[in-house]
Amino acid sequence: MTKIGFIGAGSMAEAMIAGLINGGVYKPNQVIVANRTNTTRLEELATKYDIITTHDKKKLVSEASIIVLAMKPKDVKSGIDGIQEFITNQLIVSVLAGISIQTITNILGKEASIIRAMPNTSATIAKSATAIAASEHVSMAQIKKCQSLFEAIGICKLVEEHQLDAVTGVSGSGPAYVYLLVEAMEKAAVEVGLDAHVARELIIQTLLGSAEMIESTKKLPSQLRKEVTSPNGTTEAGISILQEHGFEDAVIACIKRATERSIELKTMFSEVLSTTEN
Ligand SMILES: NC(=O)C1=CN([C@@H]2O[C@H](COP(=O)(O)OP(=O)(O)OC[C@H]3O[C@@H](n4cnc5c(N)ncnc54)[C@H](O)[C@@H]3O)[C@@H](O)[C@H]2O)C=CC1
Ligand SMILES: O=C(O)[C@@H]1CCC=N1
Repeated sequence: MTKIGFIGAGSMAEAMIAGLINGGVYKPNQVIVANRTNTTRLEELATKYDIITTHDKKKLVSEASIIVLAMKPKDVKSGIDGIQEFITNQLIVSVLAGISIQTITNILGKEASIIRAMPNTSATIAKSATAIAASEHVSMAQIKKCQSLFEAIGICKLVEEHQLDAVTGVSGSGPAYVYLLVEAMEKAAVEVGLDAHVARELIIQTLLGSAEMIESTKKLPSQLRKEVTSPNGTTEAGISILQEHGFEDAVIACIKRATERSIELKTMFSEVLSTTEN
């Protein structure tokens, strides 16, 4: 029976676990998750999904054929330490922002089948926008296996490793930008006189409808925007305020900064790790 193991039991691990179990991709007894010390969190996941939990990373690595690294980038060394000798032919899938395949290889101290992935938390409902990049030691069969894993919980694009920083800035962090927009829309909706629960339903449907319009009509977003915007109408009036406040510039700067941060993390941790090694 093949198992998938998660080292790190946080938000992203749970999003993937929820998507994989609710979608029937893995049975609960095929999912094993390890944390550093937080027993309460492991108990919470065990109760919610009926999965196997452990503090014993060696057990996890020995039993799983896919190992997902899901700790924070700063914890990558402690997360991997102690499992090196148990890595044989397992596929290692790292979801860590900014940590390169080379850095993971250096910590492992040997070549391994490593794929870097950048999913997002919508994996919870099988709607993750994921991109993956593989090391040269990964076979085509393993890439396909990893693609199938992420396609079971959303869409999955194969990219070059250096493009993962941009993916992180766009779709890895992306849900948070949308949630912030919704928070602001909800606040405004109440200020202009709507009940909060009515506002929420209208906003959700507006978001879903807009995303689906872009996907199914194949029209450009700029064209769809034009179709909403009557000359001298309400939309034009509203959008002029967004433009006055630099909305587009803010979004562009946001994505560039998040991308840059992913690059910074890479530099920071490759430096920290080489200092530790010296
Ligand atoms: N949260 C998100 O939306 C996304 C996160 N990611 C990446 O996923 C990774 C995890 O992020 P989150 O789940 O948000 O963080 P989190 O802080 O919620 O979870 C991290 C987990 O790792 C555990 N951990 C720390 N050191 C460990 C060790 N030595 N051994 C075992 N477990 C250890 C922590 O106890 C914690 O449960 C990060 O590297 C992040 O870049 C990637 C895509 C999206
Ligand atoms: O904020 C972060 O660093 C992680 C990576 C992408 C989403 N969350």
